[in-house]
Amino acid sequence: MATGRTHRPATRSRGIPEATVARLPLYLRALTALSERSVPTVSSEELAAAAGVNSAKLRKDFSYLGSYGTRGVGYDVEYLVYQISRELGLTQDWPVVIVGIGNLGAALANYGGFASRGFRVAALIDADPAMAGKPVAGIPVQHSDDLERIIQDNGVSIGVIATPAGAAQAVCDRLVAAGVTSILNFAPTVLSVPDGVDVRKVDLSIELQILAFHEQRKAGEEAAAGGAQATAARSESADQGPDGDVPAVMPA
Ligand SMILES: NC(=O)c1ccc[n+]([C@@H]2O[C@H](COP(=O)([O-])OP(=O)(O)OC[C@H]3O[C@@H](n4cnc5c(N)ncnc54)[C@H](O)[C@@H]3O)[C@@H](O)[C@H]2O)c1
Repeated sequence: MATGRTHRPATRSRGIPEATVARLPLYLRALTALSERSVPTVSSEELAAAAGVNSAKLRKDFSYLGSYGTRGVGYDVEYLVYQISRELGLTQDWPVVIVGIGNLGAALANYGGFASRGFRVAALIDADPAMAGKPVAGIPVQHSDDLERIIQDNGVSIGVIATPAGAAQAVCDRLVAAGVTSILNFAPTVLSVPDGVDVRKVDLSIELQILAFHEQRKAGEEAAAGGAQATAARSESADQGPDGDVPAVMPA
């Protein structure tokens, strides 16, 4: 779902291309589902289909991890889950803060998928004094005046911004100054960050706009195909005379 780019070179220091890193979570999600069903091994084709990736690309990606699978057997599911988790840094616990506990921030706080993937929501922060102390997903909301202390007390390096767009840059600056080096931004604005800080942007409306583009193109193609069929039918009926009963598409 993340649509932004990280401020990183195309290849990470350990030689894994950024495009491969971006696909690792897709493999991990598919592998986790297989693991939950106690499936012991999986072929590259099956896993590629489950992850929505081309199988040659998958094999290339796994070669960067030093994982080649066994011919005729495939990949060991549990081992691959471990390898990818380790590569993504998910074998350690990542405390995360969410800033802006409105509709979206509260939904994110309530999302169980973070904890199951190694991300612990350490604190919820909002600027509204009326929210201070109120629990959301069992965690009391803290006032943004205390943002720096909260980041430091919890050793937080990942911050999630779910404030209105107008507040996001100032929140981002404070998070970075307090020591946060990775930001997941849901606010519809481009954030400026210093070197060494990664920003990923999530924007569902951009995803919908891309789908709208494809829908429009499909509709255009259907209309063009319909027009071509109508033209073909017209020319066939002209060939057959006024009461021609031959179907427009002849069997081969
Ligand atoms: N990325 C997406 O796909 C997506 C989807 C929905 C909403 N959004 C965006 O997420 C943001 C939040 O949306 P929402 O519907 O939850 O809004 P909301 O108005 O319900 O919540 C915003 C919260 O941010 C708090 N806030 C404002 N300024 C702050 C500051 N300086 N520090 C800390 N907290 C602050 C407010 O008190 C409020 O509780 C908006 O920018 C919205 O456009 C993005």
